[in-house]
Amino acid sequence: MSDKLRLGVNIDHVATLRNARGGAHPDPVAGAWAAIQSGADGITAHLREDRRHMRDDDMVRLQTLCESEDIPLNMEMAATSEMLKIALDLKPKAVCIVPERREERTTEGGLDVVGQHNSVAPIVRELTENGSRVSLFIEAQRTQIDAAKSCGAAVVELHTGAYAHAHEDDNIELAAEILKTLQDGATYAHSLGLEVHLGHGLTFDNVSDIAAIPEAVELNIGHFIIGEAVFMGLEPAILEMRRIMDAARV
Ligand SMILES: CC(=O)[C@@H](O)[C@H](O)COP(=O)(O)O
Ligand SMILES: NCC(=O)COP(=O)(O)O
Repeated sequence: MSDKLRLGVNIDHVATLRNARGGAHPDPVAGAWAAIQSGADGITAHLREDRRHMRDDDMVRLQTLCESEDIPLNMEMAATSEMLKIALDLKPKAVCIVPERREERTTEGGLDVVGQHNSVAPIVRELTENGSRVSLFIEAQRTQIDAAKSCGAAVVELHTGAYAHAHEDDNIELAAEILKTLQDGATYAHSLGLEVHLGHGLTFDNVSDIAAIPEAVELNIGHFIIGEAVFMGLEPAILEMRRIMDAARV
């Protein structure tokens, strides 16, 4: 089991709150700073094509902050030429390529690397040559994991959304079934030399079994932490997530 399981805090939804009024508060970069002071091992931010939350100038300020704090910025982006140019200019430590549909409320599934291999592989190559560590956000399926490897990605982030939904619906049997798929996917990806991350929909209640996956190196968690921060504060929310993750690894 890898020693320390990294927590990447996704600060997208600080920007959602800011954009609700069209002003500058709360500033997602200030949120990232607070998350870093609270022990976040990395900051994740999704620059969506529709800029519903994070905006271009946020990403520039975020990269400056992360560089000054020596904390990796993990930029999530769709596999488009627009986002590729932004990421090449920004030079974040990490980039995670995710699927995106304008009409979706949130990320609904993993990137179809098998079907989009010819468009994804050149983007992976350019970003890697530019110095970013590239991750592909995929379902825990061997075909997608193989395709990610063949694209030259260093990391796969396994989509935990279906697991989270099953948990939310108290469908314990289905949650256990999906967890097994995630566990098997993590083991397979690791056997191919891929670094294994997991994320989407993780909460205090459902994170333990994901954190206990031995090959997991990083969890990216955002919406729940920011939501909890409304009630208990950002630092306590991050510290509690950290505590649960660490307790699952003993
Ligand atoms: C890729 C992923 O699972 C999350 O980063 C998610 O995309 C956060 O952004 P949204 O909440 O806008 O989907
Ligand atoms: N890639 C997952 C992520 O960054 C955060 O997802 P969520 O916790 O906001 O669902």
